[in-house]
Amino acid sequence: MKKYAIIVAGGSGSRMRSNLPKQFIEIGGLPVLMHTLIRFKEAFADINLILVLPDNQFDFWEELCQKHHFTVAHQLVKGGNSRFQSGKNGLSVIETDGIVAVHDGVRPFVSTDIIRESFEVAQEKGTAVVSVASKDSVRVNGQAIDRQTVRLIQTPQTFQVSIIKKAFETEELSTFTDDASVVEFAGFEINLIEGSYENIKITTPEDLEWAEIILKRNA
Ligand SMILES: Nc1ccn([C@@H]2O[C@H](COP(=O)(O)OP(=O)(O)OP(=O)(O)O)[C@@H](O)[C@H]2O)c(=O)n1
Ligand SMILES: C[C@](O)(CO)[C@H](O)COP(=O)(O)O
Repeated sequence: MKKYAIIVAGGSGSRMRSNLPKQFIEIGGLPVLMHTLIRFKEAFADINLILVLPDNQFDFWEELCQKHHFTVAHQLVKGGNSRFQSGKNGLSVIETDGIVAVHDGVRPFVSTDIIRESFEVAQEKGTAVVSVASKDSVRVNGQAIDRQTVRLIQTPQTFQVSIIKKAFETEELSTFTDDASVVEFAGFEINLIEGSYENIKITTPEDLEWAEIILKRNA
């Protein structure tokens, strides 16, 4: 089975309000994105890594790789104007069947166990999407709902290549907030697997402080 991971890092990171794109900010002395790529390489030595970045960041990324002696092999692909377009660009370079995980470049603390489980479940059932329970009470349009019915969705979101490629033939909809929503729209069942509260998405400035704490805890 061929294994791929599309690491999407083509966004603008507006909520981080940082001049340096958030995927390049160093935590524990290494850019966020390198931590993420390393996790996937540790999960599977033979994985094919596809890194989606805005093309005007390619040169800077190469400089960072040299500076940090970063030698994890990966293919660079140009980002799009939305997460959907970035994912689609990443998929376009995959030419064989197999299993592909799509993962936010800014979720550097995904565990190798979760990555491996997502590949196993996707191989068996076609799809595997990482999620956690809500620790908070939840209201929808002001109405309290049973939080046992709520799952907070993370990445990786892992699929048989043929399934996700078929799903991405659709036009983009504003309801597509992740790859699972695209695949579900195409009629495929989404299998949720257990994620981790450590698998944070670095989105706003305080997430960088959490990131340093998580790194120290895991050291
Ligand atoms: N056009 C886009 C938009 C988002 N992403 C990626 O999707 C992941 C999750 O998105 P998010 O954290 O929201 O990143 P941004 O869209 O960059 O952030 P913001 O919404 O704050 O601008 C990130 O790794 C981001 O780089 C992408 O590859 N291409
Ligand atoms: C894909 C995702 O991380 C799952 O929780 C999330 O939907 C990304 O959303 P964002 O608005 O692009 O951060």
